[in-house]
Amino acid sequence: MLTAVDLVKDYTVTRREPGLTGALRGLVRPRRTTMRAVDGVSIALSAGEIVGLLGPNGAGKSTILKMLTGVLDPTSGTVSFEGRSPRAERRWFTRRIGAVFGQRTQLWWELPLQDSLAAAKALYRVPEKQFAETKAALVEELEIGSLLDVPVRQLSLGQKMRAELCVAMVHRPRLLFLDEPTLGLDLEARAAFHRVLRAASLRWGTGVLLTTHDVADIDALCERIVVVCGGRVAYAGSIAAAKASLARRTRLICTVPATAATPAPQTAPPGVAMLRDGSRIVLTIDPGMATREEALAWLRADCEISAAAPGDMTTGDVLLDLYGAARVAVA
Ligand SMILES: Nc1ncnc2c1ncn2[C@@H]1O[C@H](COP(=O)(O)OP(=O)(O)OP(=O)(O)O)[C@@H](O)[C@H]1O
Repeated sequence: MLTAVDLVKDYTVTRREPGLTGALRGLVRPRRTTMRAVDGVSIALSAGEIVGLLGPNGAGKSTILKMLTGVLDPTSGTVSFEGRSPRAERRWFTRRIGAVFGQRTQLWWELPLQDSLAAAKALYRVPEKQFAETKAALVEELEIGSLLDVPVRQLSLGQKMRAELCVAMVHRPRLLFLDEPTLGLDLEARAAFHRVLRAASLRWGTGVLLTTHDVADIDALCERIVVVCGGRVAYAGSIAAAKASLARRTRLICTVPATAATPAPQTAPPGVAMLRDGSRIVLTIDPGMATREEALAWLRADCEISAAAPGDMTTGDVLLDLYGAARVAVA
């Protein structure tokens, strides 16, 4: 349905010479350089598929989403939807997609939410009956019935996000692009949002591409993930396949005082990888190269450990592993 091939995006950035102060700073012109944010990314999305576009901060996810939606022109590469070019047929494409991007809003700030929904109906030319049915279902599922007459500027962050989702979906888009859509949602709203997305993919065949840093979203929604790092695809496939590929490794979850220094990863014994998340250090051990005892002894030499236990691979662990491996490859 949606295919992007070899997308590249270069940004022009201006940088001042470091160390210049006072009058000198005003005299020396900043240098213009090019930085490659996205470097040859190809992605395909089928009808009804929910795909997670994942990666660490600055990996290039938002830039990719912007190119797919036509907000940004790629430096090179092509995007096609149902065999047509979204750029060349912008109006046709726009009517078929929905998008929620953190920094952009489709909501009319001063007006009640009701009016933003009416505007979306007119913009997307949604037939009256279909609009009434879809709106009723979304409003009920997202629990925003009591907010319809409230001016958007008076809504809380989570309420606004629910409203954004409702407006982005009221025309039953063929494609939905979501950039961190669950930011600020409470647990109930998040569960409702997951239900709404799954229903859209099943009933309308909506293909969904979403970026998120939330593991709960990935576990609940994503049949497939595309991990980007340094602007390149580091992994594309299912979480289950990624877990299986790491299954031969074992994990030790160690608890350390939050204030303890982290040992330098480069000094770990061969076959041992370390990732730290606050007071939790996860050691991933390749049994062909090292034992748990060796890994633990290495960590103990530098760090006070209050507990160590074998750990199952969670989706978060798999992602940390993929990000870590991709960072090494990019460096
Ligand atoms: N308008 C811009 N001009 C220059 N550089 C930019 C611009 N937008 C993004 N970048 C740079 O491009 C790279 C990718 O940014 P992008 O926002 O796509 O990452 P991301 O994966 O969405 O990150 P995050 O998870 O933090 O939202 C970063 O290094 C960022 O600094």
